[in-house]
Amino acid sequence: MWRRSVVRCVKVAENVSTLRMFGVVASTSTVPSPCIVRKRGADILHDPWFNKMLFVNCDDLGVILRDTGFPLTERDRLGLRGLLPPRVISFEQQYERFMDSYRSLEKNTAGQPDNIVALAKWRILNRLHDRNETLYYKVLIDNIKDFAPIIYTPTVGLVCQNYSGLFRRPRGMYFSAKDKGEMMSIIYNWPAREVDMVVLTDGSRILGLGDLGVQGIGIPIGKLDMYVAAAGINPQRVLPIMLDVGTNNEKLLEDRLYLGLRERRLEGEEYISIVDELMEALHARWPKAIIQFEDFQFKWAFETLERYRRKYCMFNDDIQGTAGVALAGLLGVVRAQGRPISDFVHQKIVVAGAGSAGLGVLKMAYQVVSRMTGTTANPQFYLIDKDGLITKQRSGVDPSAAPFAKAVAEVESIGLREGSGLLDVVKNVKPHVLLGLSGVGGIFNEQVLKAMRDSDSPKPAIFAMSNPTDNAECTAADAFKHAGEKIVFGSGSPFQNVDLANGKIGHVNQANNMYLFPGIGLGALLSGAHIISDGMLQAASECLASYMTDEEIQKGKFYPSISSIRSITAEVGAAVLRAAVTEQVAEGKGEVGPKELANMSRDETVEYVTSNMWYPVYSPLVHEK
Ligand SMILES: NC(=O)C1=CN([C@@H]2O[C@H](COP(=O)(O)OP(=O)(O)OC[C@H]3O[C@@H](n4cnc5c(N)ncnc54)[C@H](O)[C@@H]3O)[C@@H](O)[C@H]2O)C=CC1
Ligand SMILES: CC(=O)C(=O)O
Ligand SMILES: [Mg+2]
Repeated sequence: MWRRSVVRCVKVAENVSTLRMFGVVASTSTVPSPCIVRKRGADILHDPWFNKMLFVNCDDLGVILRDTGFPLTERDRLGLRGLLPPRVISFEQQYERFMDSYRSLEKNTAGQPDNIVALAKWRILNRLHDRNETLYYKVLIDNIKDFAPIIYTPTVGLVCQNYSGLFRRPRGMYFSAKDKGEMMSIIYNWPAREVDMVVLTDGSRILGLGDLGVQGIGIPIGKLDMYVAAAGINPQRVLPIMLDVGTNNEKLLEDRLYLGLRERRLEGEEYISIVDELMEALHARWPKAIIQFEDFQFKWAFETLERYRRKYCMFNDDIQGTAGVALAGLLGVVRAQGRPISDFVHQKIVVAGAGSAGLGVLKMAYQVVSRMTGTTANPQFYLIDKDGLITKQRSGVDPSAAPFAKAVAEVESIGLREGSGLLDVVKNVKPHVLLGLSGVGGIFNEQVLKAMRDSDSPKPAIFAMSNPTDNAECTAADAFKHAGEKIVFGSGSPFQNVDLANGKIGHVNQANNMYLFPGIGLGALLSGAHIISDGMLQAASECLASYMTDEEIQKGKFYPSISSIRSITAEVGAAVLRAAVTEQVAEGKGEVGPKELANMSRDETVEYVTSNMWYPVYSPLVHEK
């Protein structure tokens, strides 16, 4: 029965693995499942989902590679005979040929400015992405440590900034203020019947780069690439969306080449009614899809989260994903100090940045302290924004920041006041943790870092989490140089480990929400949850926090290497799924209902999640009308 309902290869693979788990399919076949296509002939060659040609036209290298991976029998089946040169090479050979060309590019561009090299690397990968998705994802997954900095932060920021110039072909869907009233029909223009994951942005706060309008589409694309690489979401079932409601970026408004609406952003009711309409359209066509809000400016981030989180299966990555990753790091810091986790309640934490990300972190940290103490907590959290330390004396504090505004008497008792600057706060508080989510590069300057030497912690923690690299609050090298070798360090974008010149290495953690959002999305998807609850998010964070061994923690390693992102994502996905079951929001997916999910042990859940991850192989293509 299930075979006849198959639409695409994913579905086959998914059903096989699911049914196998429950004993419906007996044997484990090594033959890739067939992939049903509704196209024939040249149309297949032009479709990156099914194309098996390697075509690398690399201007930066001056070479053109062309190879075809369509076997002869398949050429017969699909009407490809005569449309291709005769030689057939394997997927593995194509992979090697691409990697050779990539390595040549690296060699040929050595010594050129970093931005030029980064964009050249992005272009060669992007061309492969546009032509042959299977090979692209094989290359990405197998080299995620090297390629994440290109398809994700920091290079994705550069790509967004230069998007109008780099634009060759659209990817994802674009909705604009002009589409009001028509989104319900426009959504049906998307060619895939099934969508599992949507990442949506309005481009208003792209990394720490501000309002980039329509150019922000690079972020949902990069995030979804991470979904495929880390969570094994099938690339045919992901959908990046740009909601273009204008831009307030003066440079873009004046730029004749800008591809978005050259008008100011919609505000108030006009804005929210457009987001409402898009959410309704998405839910109508794909009621089970998970929707991730990404890089929305502060004034809409919390509001949209509150508006939709009980109605749709959605989350805000900057608020909730970041919070979970940061919290896992903060708990790691306590372990690194050799203290029990319960000591978290005594940690002094200074957060620079009172926006979506900073407040998300404090909110989650506050919940943990409250749970640990069993009371309404008054933790030692100090919040700083562009106007300095936030106290109850501040007028016009945003409601989401208000719970973290310090009592004036409390800060005066340690020589601080409303609006005290970062340096004074660090000097007087002597925090265990200094955490930056301000988007402002370099604010953890030499003086601030030197002040961290007087921290009350034996292992002061510095997290410069803003992206991309130039917006990090400090570099890794400066942190170890000025704050000393005892520190533990994390950054949002990758830095090299630091050679401390005494045989020791200063370890750099990449404190980035990429360690959680793929698992949150995958766990929610497989659970069939109708919402993403606090319990599911908390489970994700706890899973990440407990992933590292004590030995690793002692070495200052709080997050796994990105090379093992698939295994951590499987664990996180399973933790999220189990929490959804416990909280009775799981409705199951496909043949696996909530009862079956509830009967799985922890290990079986991890196995179930892992077996549902897509991995790129050339499936035999079978034509069906
Ligand atoms: N590593 C990660 O996983 C993540 C990193 N981020 C990064 O965090 C940064 C901020 O993101 P959002 O909170 O969404 O932005 P936001 O715009 O909502 O908030 C920025 C906050 O920083 C404050 N600020 C500005 N200048 C400051 C200064 N000199 N000192 C202290 N605070 C200052 C602002 O007043 C505001 O409260 C971005 O660079 C983003 O890339 C965001 C999400 C995840
Ligand atoms: C990592 C991320 O989501 C950000 O910088 O906005
Ligand atoms: Mg973000």
